[in-house]
Amino acid sequence: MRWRRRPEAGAEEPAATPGAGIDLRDVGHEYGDRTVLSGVSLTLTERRVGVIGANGSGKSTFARLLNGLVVPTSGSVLVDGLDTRTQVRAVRRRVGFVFQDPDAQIVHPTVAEDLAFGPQNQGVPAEEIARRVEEMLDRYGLAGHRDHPAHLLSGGQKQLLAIAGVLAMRPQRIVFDEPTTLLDLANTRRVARVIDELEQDVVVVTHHLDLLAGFDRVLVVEDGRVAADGTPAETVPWYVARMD
Ligand SMILES: Nc1ncnc2c1ncn2[C@@H]1O[C@H](COP(=O)(O)OP(=O)(O)OP(=O)(O)O)[C@@H](O)[C@H]1O
Repeated sequence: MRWRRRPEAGAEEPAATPGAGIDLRDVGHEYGDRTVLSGVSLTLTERRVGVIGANGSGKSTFARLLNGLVVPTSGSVLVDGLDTRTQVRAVRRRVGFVFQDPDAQIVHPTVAEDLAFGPQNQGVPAEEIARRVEEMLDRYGLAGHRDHPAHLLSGGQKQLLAIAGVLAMRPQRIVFDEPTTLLDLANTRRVARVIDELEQDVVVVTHHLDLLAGFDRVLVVEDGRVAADGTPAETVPWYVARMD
């Protein structure tokens, strides 16, 4: 399958402000008549941001707002000055997204084809795509599986493939939505290490609180609001105490 490029509202690639971060301005979101986020105003500039909170508190919705997968019903989200409502294509080039379930992300039959898919969509030249695919296969121990059906990989390998597929598009930031929830302990640790070693800025939504050691900032989402915002040392014990 090939995607045809659709011109965005506003047409030309808009001018960004590199380094401005992700700016949420009085953001609210509703599904039908149900409010799942409201009054969220904050700017993310840190290298590593964690997002925690109870089931149904609005974390996934928050994560999806950051690269335009979800558009806010009120307020706005700007990524390096680019509005996710009107400049989604440019936003997605900057912010990659890794889903909880890698099967939601793997679209091509073989591992190598899947890795090539994102950069192909971006119009990256074939030689450069081949180089990136090799790099990702090597880096994530998938070289032996290059021509294997992606759906036959183990759960841990699939999650690595999903991460590698996003990295092949060279985003500056990556949002992870519960990337270890479906993994066993060994693969959870492996994916945690992979996230830890990334040079990109990351936002990680997780119920695995130990993933957040060493993070710069952790947000606690509660009933659609950011109820706490600080270092892991400040917010994680606060959250754990709230759960007691
Ligand atoms: N597409 C949708 N349509 C309608 N309601 C939705 C949709 N997506 C999420 N919701 C509802 O919005 C609320 C917040 O969901 P969200 O997935 O953002 O929470 P979460 O904190 O990520 O939860 P979890 O930890 O269980 O993944 C939930 O009540 C959920 O049922």
